[in-house]
Amino acid sequence: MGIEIRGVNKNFGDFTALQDIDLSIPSGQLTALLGPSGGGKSTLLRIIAGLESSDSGTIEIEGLDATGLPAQKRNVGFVFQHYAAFKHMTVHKNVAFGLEIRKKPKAEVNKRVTELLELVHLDHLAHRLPSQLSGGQRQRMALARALAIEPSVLLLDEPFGALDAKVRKELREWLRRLHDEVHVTTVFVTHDQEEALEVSDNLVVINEGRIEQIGTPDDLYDRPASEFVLSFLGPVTRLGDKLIRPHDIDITRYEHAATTSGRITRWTRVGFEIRLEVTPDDVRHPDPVQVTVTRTEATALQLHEGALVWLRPRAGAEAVVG
Ligand SMILES: Nc1ncnc2c1ncn2[C@@H]1O[C@H](COP(=O)(O)OP(=O)(O)OP(=O)(O)O)[C@@H](O)[C@H]1O
Repeated sequence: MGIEIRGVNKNFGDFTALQDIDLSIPSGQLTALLGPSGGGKSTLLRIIAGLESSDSGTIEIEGLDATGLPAQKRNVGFVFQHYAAFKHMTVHKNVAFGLEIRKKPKAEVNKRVTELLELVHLDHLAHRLPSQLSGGQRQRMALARALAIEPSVLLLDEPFGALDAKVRKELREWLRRLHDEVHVTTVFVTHDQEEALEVSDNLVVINEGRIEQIGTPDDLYDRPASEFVLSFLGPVTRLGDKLIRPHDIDITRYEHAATTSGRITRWTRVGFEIRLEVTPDDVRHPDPVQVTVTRTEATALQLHEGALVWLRPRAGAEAVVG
């Protein structure tokens, strides 16, 4: 069950937006479609929703063959980055809309809307107009509206993309908690790796119209299948002939076995982290190596610009592509 996508291809003219997509999205979980801009994430989401048709392939939603069905018959809830609310209707009315056009009894509509507004923590703002809400509150209203019709799947296309960093972070924590309560099969498009790693049960990395890798956040972060996935999911640097994450490098002031030596040529402090650039002595690998340490480590090791240091992969550093 969940969403079964088989053999989906999509071209716009002679441009291939999606190529041979086969994907099973598990029921009741939160799955992120992650990848760089233009990779095809939104196109795939729109094909699942029925807002775009594929050139070939099939889509099954919770056991229902949805391939030829129009969007309104697929029982999907959809939230976009810029949510189009009815400006002249209150928050309560906006959330009630989908139920009212389905001619549900008034008492049932009111009960459901009250429950949904409590769920998204907007019950105290039910009588406001959308223009009297903050951006984050508006997106929460959009989610309540999408959930009102009890969709079998919830599709979110960069729902927090237009909000500032602090509100985005709050909303993604809130979405995770909401999903833990509601358990509706949810597909979430984002190009932000931190958002995807923090929020989702499963990740699907999409690049240039193809699936690069599918797995849990831990699978992908620790065992990336390709250099692309490794570098897309977090910072990466070259140590000798290996690619490795900057915080997975062990740095010392004393020589030890199998190490690269060099001098600290740059020092940048970002919050609790110190980001170092070490220029290797090895002329075959002259590019600076990025190393991240905590402030405590930097103090304990008496690191400073110009210091001679030795580098090696930390024991157990898994995200290494040779
Ligand atoms: N209606 C269209 N006509 C022509 N090309 C399109 C159309 N819709 C999308 N594309 C192209 O298909 C590619 C994939 O677009 P899509 O929006 O799916 O990417 P995305 O991964 O969601 O990126 P973003 O994060 O920027 O939205 C892009 O190169 C885009 O220009």
